[in-house]
Amino acid sequence: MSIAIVGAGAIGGYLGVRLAEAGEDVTFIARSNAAAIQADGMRLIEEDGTEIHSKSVKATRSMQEAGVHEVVLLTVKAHQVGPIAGDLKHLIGPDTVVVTMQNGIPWWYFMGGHGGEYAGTRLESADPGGLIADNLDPKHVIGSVVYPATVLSDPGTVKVIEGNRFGLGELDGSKSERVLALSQRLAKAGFRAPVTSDIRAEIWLKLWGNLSFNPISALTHATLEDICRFPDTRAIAAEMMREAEVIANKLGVTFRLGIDKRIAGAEKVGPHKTSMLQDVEAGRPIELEALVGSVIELGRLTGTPTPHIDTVFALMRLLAQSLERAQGRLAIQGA
Ligand SMILES: NC(=O)C1=CN([C@@H]2O[C@H](COP(=O)(O)OP(=O)(O)OC[C@H]3O[C@@H](n4cnc5c(N)ncnc54)[C@H](OP(=O)(O)O)[C@@H]3O)[C@@H](O)[C@H]2O)C=CC1
Ligand SMILES: CC(C)(CO)C(=O)C(=O)O
Repeated sequence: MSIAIVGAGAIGGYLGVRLAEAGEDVTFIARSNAAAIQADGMRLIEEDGTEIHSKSVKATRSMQEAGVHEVVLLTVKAHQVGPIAGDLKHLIGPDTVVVTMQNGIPWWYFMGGHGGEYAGTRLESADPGGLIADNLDPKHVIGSVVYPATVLSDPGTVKVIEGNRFGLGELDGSKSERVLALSQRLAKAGFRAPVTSDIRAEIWLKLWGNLSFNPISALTHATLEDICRFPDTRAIAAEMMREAEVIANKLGVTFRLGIDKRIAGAEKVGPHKTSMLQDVEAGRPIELEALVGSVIELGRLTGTPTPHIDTVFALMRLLAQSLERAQGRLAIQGA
């Protein structure tokens, strides 16, 4: 199967190395990592320390050069999708499947057979200016939820902290041939890739954690386990989750776990810095709009107050602005 991975970072690298070693034809669309991968492939350090060095992966900076693929795994950060949306057409043929692998509320949330009063609604926080929806037809899209924690430790090297589950689901909930085939390919590469008939519910469950732990960690520089064990931050996270649950319920989504179990799950990940804290520490732009702003936008849409989420969002916007000033660039959309 020909697989293009757009974004050779922490998640893209994890997927790419394992898929290539399982016999798939993998090409990375890379940027800062391109030279390292072209020179010496990609390395993966597994949870148990085992190193896999894949020399068969290819890398290019140009989607045009890469051409049409059977599967496109979109593994850039949420705010990095819009700027590349216009170029994605080079990778996509009539039967190409595009898997969106970003944390947060996806740009297609109300598309692809959502139905109801919000059908077709575009979320400005997830797709500013509509760039993505204008360039990528949701009929190509399979949704996914990324559960593992990984880091890009050096150019061309990814380290797995924990986990191997990538939930998959068609936007209309069907168990199509294409989603089942993709799940099998991922399973052959050693991932758990269950197919769900309600990908939006799965996204909310993951988002509960990212919405709360990611900004709290970015503000406090605390790890997941510390946030969960310190009673005051645990309480703030729980309040944020409660507000999000009301919104999700109004959109017809129910959670298969309670808040306490969700927090316990995050605590088990241990002394891990969330990706948002890692971005703050590295001075990179943060995924604030997709992870937090989108929930506030859905709160406004459904008439749901979100006082705790609003407060944390305001603090994060100020933090992002300070980072931006320090580096002389715009760190978040709309800041
Ligand atoms: N890492 C994790 O543990 C988890 C991540 N996620 C989610 O997965 C998604 C991906 O995250 P992650 O892998 O950590 O992010 P990374 O920043 O590690 O990887 C993103 C990669 O995309 C590349 N990229 C960005 N724009 C372009 C472009 N225009 N052309 C080519 N390459 C580009 C970046 O390159 P460059 O270096 O040049 O910027 C970078 O290598 C996010 O939505 C994140 O929230 C979800 C669960 C856990
Ligand atoms: C912490 C983790 C791995 C799970 O909540 C995550 O999704 C992130 O760091 O963004």
